[in-house]
Amino acid sequence: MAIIQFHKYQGTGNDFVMIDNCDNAFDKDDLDLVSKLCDRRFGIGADGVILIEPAEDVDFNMIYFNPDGSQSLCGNGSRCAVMFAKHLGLIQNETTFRAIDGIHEAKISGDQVSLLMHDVLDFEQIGDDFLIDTGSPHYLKYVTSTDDIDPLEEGRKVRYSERFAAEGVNVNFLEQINDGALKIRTYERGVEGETYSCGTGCTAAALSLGLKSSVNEVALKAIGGDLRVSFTKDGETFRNIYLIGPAKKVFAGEFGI
Ligand SMILES: N[C@H](CCC[C@H](N)C(=O)O)C(=O)O
Repeated sequence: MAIIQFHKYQGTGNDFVMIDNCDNAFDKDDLDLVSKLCDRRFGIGADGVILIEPAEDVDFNMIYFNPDGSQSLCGNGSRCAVMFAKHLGLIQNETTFRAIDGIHEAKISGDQVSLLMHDVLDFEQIGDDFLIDTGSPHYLKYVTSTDDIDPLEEGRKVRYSERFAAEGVNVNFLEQINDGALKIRTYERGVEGETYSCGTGCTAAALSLGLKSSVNEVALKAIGGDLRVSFTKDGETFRNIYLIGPAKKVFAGEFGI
């Protein structure tokens, strides 16, 4: 039996199996293994698997897998990857690393990780809803109360609609609390269920509020905890977008395959 050494991290309840793959021992084509690691009954249990790999031109590369094996940018996962890279001794409190959408900078302060997201240059308005790609595609719908909706049922309607069935989309339900704060619940593509928070979703939600008002910093209240997003709005372009929140180690272990 082969043994996989892993760490479990979570960022506001969005949780990940983290693997130091610097020896390239993990078979990236074994998507059944990815699903098994994420399985909350027969595996470790997580919203995704993250591999940390060496890089020539940055501190490290991170590869994110959804439980279904698909890959995308994961905001909370990136923040956890930065904290894990520090644990591995690859970085101190500042880093430049590569994710699926390119190179990112990040900074650690205590248990908080501030992640610089890529500029967002376009968006789509669909009725009162928004479609914004922050490294992963997000559909955003403002509702009266996020407590009164069923993100699974309502999220599936959008995610499996004719327009999004093939590529998928993450679906976020937003309740405005005040000028600079939103409650958010997210149905995540690739998890095909609600997660306790979604970093790229919180980022998209904050930008949608920036389109509706003059705020440039938004507090996001997710089930799993609070995140902050700050940005500079230049016309309808967003730059200097930071996703800020906690990233914590839960435990380390071994998984036999
Ligand atoms: N499931 C998402 C990627 C992970 C997003 C979320 N966990 C985050 O923190 O950004 C997708 O396939 O687009």
